[in-house]
Amino acid sequence: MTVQNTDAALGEQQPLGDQQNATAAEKKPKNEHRWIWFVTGPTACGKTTIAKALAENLNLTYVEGDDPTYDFACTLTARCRLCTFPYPVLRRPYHPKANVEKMSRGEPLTDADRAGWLQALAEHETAKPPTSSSPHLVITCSALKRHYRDILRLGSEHAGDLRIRFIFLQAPEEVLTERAHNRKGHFAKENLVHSQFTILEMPHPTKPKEEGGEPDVLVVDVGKEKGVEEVVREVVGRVRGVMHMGRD
Ligand SMILES: Nc1ncnc2c1ncn2[C@@H]1O[C@H](COP(=O)(O)OP(=O)(O)O)[C@@H](O)[C@H]1O
Ligand SMILES: O=C(O)[C@H](O)[C@@H](O)[C@H](O)[C@H](O)COP(=O)(O)O
Repeated sequence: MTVQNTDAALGEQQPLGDQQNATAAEKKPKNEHRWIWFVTGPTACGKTTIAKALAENLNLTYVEGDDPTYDFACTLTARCRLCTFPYPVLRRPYHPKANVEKMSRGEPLTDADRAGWLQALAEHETAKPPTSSSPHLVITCSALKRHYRDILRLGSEHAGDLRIRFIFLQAPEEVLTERAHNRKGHFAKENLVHSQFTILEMPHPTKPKEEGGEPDVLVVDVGKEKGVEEVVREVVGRVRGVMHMGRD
């Protein structure tokens, strides 16, 4: 399958969990869809850099998935069980302070540490950003394991107009160790990189689903020979293509 064909399939597929029977929401005109792009991969792969550029280029709303102070205008009608603030404005810590402190010490998070963070991200997929911002989101989130990505896919089961897609930024461990080493002023240092590769479950978009394939993931090479500008150009082009195909 060529890159173009893979991306075509990415744009046209039904949301996961709802592929057999299209609901009324599924039959809505495609231009009513909201898109959520998760920019994923191990620490220092370029999630923040690429997600910000993608948001800027395509006028999407940028959300830092690790940001413990992100404000979100929530349009859900029921109180979210994880929220401590009343609607309509939520101040939600995605990664609790304890997680950030742990990672700052170079200690890998456990599944249990990540559970609340992933759940919060999944629940907030259905919250619309303020009307002054684009309803389409770009969210950074490492999403290292298949199970984590599956949690993030759940949002589309609760809001049929959502199209949730992933961009996985792929580079060898030694490249990311070097980028983490050179990065200044970030809590995640190079001593976190190896543990992230140890648990990483690489998505395989071209494998059939019954063999564990994840066709809603766009894999982008961000290795040594690919500079930021080149990666941004590729990501913007492919995302624009998928959103356009999904809107026809
Ligand atoms: N394609 C790239 N080539 C070279 N350096 C990059 C590239 N993408 C990101 N960087 C740099 O690598 C570091 C990590 O990027 P960052 O966006 O903070 O990653 P993440 O959010 O995944 O941890 C930053 O210093 C950034 O400027
Ligand atoms: O699941 C995790 O272990 C974290 O989410 C981790 O993957 C993330 O990478 C850190 O929060 C560092 O932040 P950056 O990814 O922005 O470096």
